[in-house]
Amino acid sequence: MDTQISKSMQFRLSFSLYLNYFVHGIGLIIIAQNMQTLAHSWASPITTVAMVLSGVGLGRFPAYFIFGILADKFGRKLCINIGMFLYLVFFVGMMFTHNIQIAYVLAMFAGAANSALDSGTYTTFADLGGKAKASNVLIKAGMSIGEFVLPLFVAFSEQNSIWYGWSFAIGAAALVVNILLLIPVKFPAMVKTADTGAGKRVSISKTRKVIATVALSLYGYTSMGLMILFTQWITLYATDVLHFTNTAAHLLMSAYSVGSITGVLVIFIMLRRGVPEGPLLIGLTTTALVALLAVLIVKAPTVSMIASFAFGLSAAGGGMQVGLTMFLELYPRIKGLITGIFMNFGSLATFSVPIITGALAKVSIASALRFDVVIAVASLIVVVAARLALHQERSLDNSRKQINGIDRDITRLLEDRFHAVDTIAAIKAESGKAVLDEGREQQVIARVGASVKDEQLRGSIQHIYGAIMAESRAYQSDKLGRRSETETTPVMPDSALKENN
Ligand SMILES: O=C(O)C(=O)C[C@]1(C(=O)O)C=C[C@@H](O)C=C1
Repeated sequence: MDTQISKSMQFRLSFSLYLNYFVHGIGLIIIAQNMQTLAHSWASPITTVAMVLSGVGLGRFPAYFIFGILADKFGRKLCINIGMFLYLVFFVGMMFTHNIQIAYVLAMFAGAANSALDSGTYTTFADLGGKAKASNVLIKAGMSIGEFVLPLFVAFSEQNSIWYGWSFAIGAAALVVNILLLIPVKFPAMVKTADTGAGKRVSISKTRKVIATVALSLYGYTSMGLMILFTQWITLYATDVLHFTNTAAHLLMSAYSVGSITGVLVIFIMLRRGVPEGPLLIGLTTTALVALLAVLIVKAPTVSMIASFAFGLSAAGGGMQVGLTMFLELYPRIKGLITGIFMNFGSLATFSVPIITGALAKVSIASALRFDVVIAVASLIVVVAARLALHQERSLDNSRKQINGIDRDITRLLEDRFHAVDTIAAIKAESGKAVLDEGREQQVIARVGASVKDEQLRGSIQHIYGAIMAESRAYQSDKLGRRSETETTPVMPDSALKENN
């Protein structure tokens, strides 16, 4: 893949992009991890501090639209720089502010930073032409490492009476380093080719498509809500309800993030082994629900640790990304818009969950965490609905329906191809050139061969191209009234076939 930047530059770029997500992992949980200290510093009750978290959702929401456009117009690097700068303001501001209104605005900055980083990063990886699954996994791993390290640091700080501001300073310092690292790094050229809808093809009825669309949009909310509610309340639940020591309480959060890193690997391997996405999401959501119930019902330290790990694995291992992939397969031609819609359902969760749970926490911390059971059940309902809507029985009829859809697309593309040949025919008529250009045909066959991913299919597809170009010649000759000039048998250069096999 020609990305116009060297391998070492690609490495430096990827490193910085993942480092940003390490910082983002810290940013995601830092307010919740310091909730009690911040309540003291801001002279506000914990339930009000929890509400500040809703600012993150509020900041994310409009920002996805703005940064999506900016990333395409002015480049990915600008968005990433803005994202890092906004996060820096958040971390530094939070270290020093004693005012809850300012804290709310800073939380909005963090939300906007999240959108800016996402808009610049996912697009950069797409431009690099790397394997989307691999880069998504590493982005998620970066976040999980941040979510793992921070609670350990906070627990250490609390034990040793170290100022809470230092935990924010870690994020700020990592950002300053990364801003400097990124200055000389070159980004790949933006790839703006139209999406031809590569990927699995889904051909289902309108009603099923509507159900799947609603279900997957809602999953954007439930998958995000399920995760963030747990990260926001588990530490307080552990100290207040389970009567854990502060250190043990922070360790639950670290168990969750180790679970989430493990989950990323597990999901990655499962998808590679061909486990279908629908049943995978149902399995993950059920596990998350069971783990949550274990934390809420059993109330024993070891069980809470194991359950937090299991919850991280199942709720935060990348199920959300799997849901998004299913959604994108349903609408392969409008991937940008679908990503925006899905992410914004996530933003709605980031905004509303802290408000709802903040209110519930006034009754009891346990009821705030219990609300996650409601979200888990809702999540289970939507993934089952999506699976039922998208599932197709293995049958002759269904496969043929799928082929009909593919044939429709191929026909449209073939028509476009023949129309493009019209101009060539006209130019050849003017210049008196022969219709047949063997060199060009060899080139086309070689290029097609190189772009076929499944090796077993390479020869067949190259043969089809031989036939297409033979027809293309016949078509041109008919147009030019030179039919006798043309052989309608394919040139089919075996040499090209050999070159590519
Ligand atoms: O590129 C050309 O010169 C064409 O006429 C188009 C085309 C094709 O269909 O791709 C058809 C006939 C030529 O032998 C080579 C290629």
